[in-house]
Parts: sequence; C-alpha cells; structure tokens
Amino acid sequence: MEGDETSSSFPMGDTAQERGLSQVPECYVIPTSHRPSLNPETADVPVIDLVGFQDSSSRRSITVDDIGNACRRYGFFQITNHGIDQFVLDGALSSAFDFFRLPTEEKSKFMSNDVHKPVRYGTSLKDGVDKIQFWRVFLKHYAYPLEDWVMSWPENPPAYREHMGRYAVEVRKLALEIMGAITESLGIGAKYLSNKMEEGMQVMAVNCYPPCPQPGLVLGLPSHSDYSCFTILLQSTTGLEILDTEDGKWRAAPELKGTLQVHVGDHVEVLSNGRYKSVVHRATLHKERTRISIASLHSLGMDEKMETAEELVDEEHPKGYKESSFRDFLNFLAKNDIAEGKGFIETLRIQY
Ligand SMILES: O=C(O)CCC(=O)C(=O)O
Ligand SMILES: [Fe+2]
Repeated sequence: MEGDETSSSFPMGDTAQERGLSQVPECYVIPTSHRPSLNPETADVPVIDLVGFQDSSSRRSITVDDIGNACRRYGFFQITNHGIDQFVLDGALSSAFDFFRLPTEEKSKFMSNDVHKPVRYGTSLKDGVDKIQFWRVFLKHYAYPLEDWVMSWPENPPAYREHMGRYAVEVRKLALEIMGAITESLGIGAKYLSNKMEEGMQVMAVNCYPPCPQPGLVLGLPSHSDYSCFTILLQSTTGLEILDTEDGKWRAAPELKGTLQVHVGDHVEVLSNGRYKSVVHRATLHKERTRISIASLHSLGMDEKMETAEELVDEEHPKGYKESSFRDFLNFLAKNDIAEGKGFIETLRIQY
C-alpha cells in the first residue's frame, strides 16, 4: 500500500493464540465510524473473461468495452482466463506465506521506514504514540526489470526469488495488455502509453494480515487509493473491501479462485481526466486465518510525469489534474500519513 512506515511494535506470530492475545492492544482500535462490518455485503463487481482477448478483434472490442464500463462504474474489476497458471499464483502466495513465517530477525534485515528504498519490510503505519496502528506486515520490492532487483529480494525462503519472480514477470505482461485495453476504452488508442509503460515501474507490495482476535475493531489497511496507473491484486482469501461511490457503502470483493483483481489507480484517474476514478479500498481481517495479498502496482517510470490526455480535455471537460511522477508520490508519502488527511490524488486535483 501506498502509505506506510515501519514500527517494531507489531505483535508477530502466526496465530492470535501463539501471540497470546485475546484482545487487540488499544493502539490498533479504530474509531467506531471506521470499523468494518463482520458480515459485509459482497460487491457485485464485473468479472471479465480475457479468453480470446488477443486473438479476435470482435472479442477484443467487447472486452475493451467491458473494461471501460467497469473502470467508469467501479474503478475495479476481476479477471479470469488471464493466462497466468494456477501453479504460478499458488507459488507466489506460498512463497509469501513462507517469508512471513521466518523468524523476525531474518525479516528485520529488510526493515526500513525509508519509502525510497527499493526493498523494505515493515509493520503497520507510522510510528507514534497517538497514532492508530494497522494490523499488517509487508514486504515491498521493485520488480521490473526483474534482473535489476531480484538479487536484492530475500534469499529466504529459498524458493522466494524464483516463485515470486515468475509471478512478477507474468503479471507485468498482463499489465501491459490491460493498460492497452484501458487507453483503447478511453478512445485514445491501445498504444497511447505502451512505450512509457515498457519503461515503467512495477512495485510489489506483499501483504500479510495475521489473525486478529477482534476483527470488528481493527483494520489491516485503512481506506486509500493506489498511486499507480492500476494495481493487480492476488489474494489468498477474502478481506479486500471497496467503497461504492454511488451509495457510500463498503462491500467485500468476492472470492473466486484463480481470478485477479484490478484496481484503477490515481494515475489512470489523471490520464482519463476523471472519467475513471481510482477505487478507494481497505483490507479487513480474519479471526483465525492469516491472509496474504500480493499487490502489483504498475506505473510509468520513476521520473516520468503522468499527464491528462489532451484528447480528453475540452470546454466541457477542462483539465482536472496536475501532472505527477512516481517519485512525486514517494516524496508525498515521505511527508504524509495516508491514514490521516488527504490522499495523493487530492493534491493533484485542480480547483477552478
Ligand atoms: O490486501 C489487500 O487486499 C489490499 C492491499 C492494498 O490495498 C495495497 O497493498 O495497496
Ligand atoms: Fe491499495
């Protein structure tokens, strides 16, 4: 996720029982108005089948329309037949589980609260006595080009680099296809960003949410949108919730084995001049289960500014956003706590 710092206070252990906790410490308890429902409604979000997407132009144009409609209505959709084998998905999830099961000393080698670091491990959000903590540990690493970064990923568990690396390569290929479909659906052509995306960034946020004795009082991640063009999420079980902007309700993303979830991020909102809005989402917790999610965030290069497409600006739709790069986002993150105050996208909106 896009806003976090480390703290050493997170109670680690694989189960709540192991950690000996029957109640969550006060610093994790969130205000009543932000507490999640223990039985959330399931979001009725589109499931888009990518079968034949690249092979037939009539199939492609239906899929592109579906993707455009999903981005406009929800900023979110799920994909099936995306071409990534189940064993690749399972390998990534199990290597993530195995990493988080390592002793704390091993994981702490990567501990840092410097948001500019390409590989870092952390817990919760910003440190601080008065701040609410969130029930999550994470490992974040850059992933493209893989050969530049993989040697700085964890050596343990021994299969981590191979399994996570294989998933990273496949999900990036998929991401380039999805970016093409998104720009095509905006009417600016499938190749509009392809050169810049070829040179773009891929950041993987590997999230672990240990079981929580009181999941109704705590969140794994607070409400936020991702800075990326879009994020592709792989989850081991339910827990992701999205905010429906039509009725202001939080709903759970459904669990469909083998599907991947696509979140529109801030940079596609900017590109599209607000036709597609970045989806506001959060992560909830389970009482007995550890949940893993792997968010692959795709954006332009570190210093490449994302601008609103000129083709999407006219008298009726004046330019609504300032340009920004991934580095601009990191600089924002270094100074702001996303659990409080404004999100990055709000700093980009132009007020007339
Ligand atoms: O764990 C999840 O479902 C969401 C993760 C997320 O939002 C993020 O890493 O940005
Ligand atoms: Fe996110």
